[in-house]
Amino acid sequence: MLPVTAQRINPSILSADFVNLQAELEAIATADLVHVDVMDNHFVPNLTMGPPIVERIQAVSPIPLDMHLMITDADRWAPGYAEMGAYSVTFHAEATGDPVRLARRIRDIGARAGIALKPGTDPEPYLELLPEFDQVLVMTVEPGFGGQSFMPDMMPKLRRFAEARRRSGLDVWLQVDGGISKDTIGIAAEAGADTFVAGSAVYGGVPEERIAELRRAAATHQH
Ligand SMILES: O=C(CO)C(O)[C@H](O)COP(=O)(O)O
Repeated sequence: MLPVTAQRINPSILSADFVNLQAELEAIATADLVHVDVMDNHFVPNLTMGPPIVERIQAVSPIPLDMHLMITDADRWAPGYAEMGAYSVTFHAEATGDPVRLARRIRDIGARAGIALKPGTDPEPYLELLPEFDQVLVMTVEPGFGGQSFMPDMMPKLRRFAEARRRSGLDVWLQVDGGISKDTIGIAAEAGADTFVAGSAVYGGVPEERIAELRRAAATHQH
């Protein structure tokens, strides 16, 4: 069971030392979820991991898995991560012809269903679909690599989802990913984000201290 917090910090293991993954997972035990980036070198120009490695992460991680699938064939692969026991499975809007159908499959298996939008994707078609999702991921960099700069021009998109959530009365998590640090997290929190993915900001120092620092910075800018 996740601790009930208004805001969540989800470290991205893309910035971890993959040779020492178990220790790197234990180092972020004070975070809410571990963000796991699956990339296929088609949807994004980078390649990370697939089911066999994620299965091992699921087995040893002290905190639940927040899967982010940056893959073209989301319909084929997403349900498998839910079956593995991931807490949430987020696929890209640009990677499926039927996001509602896929979200329902993920939910039926028992995971939270998330939809992610690249920076160039129009939020409009998804605003009315909020009841179909447990979380929305607004990318604040072009997906593919850690260590990029936060895009403040994504805040209007985030605000639109925050407004749609307010209207709906639903507890849909609004997640941001890319360039989140103690200096940028407040901007995203003010725009309505409640779930923050951070790779380099967490693993670039002592993870436990960095997580606490991000929590403090987010809390002072709560929506
Ligand atoms: O999805 C991602 C990139 O596509 C990431 O989760 C990325 O690891 C974030 O890293 P950083 O916090 O260093 O920007």
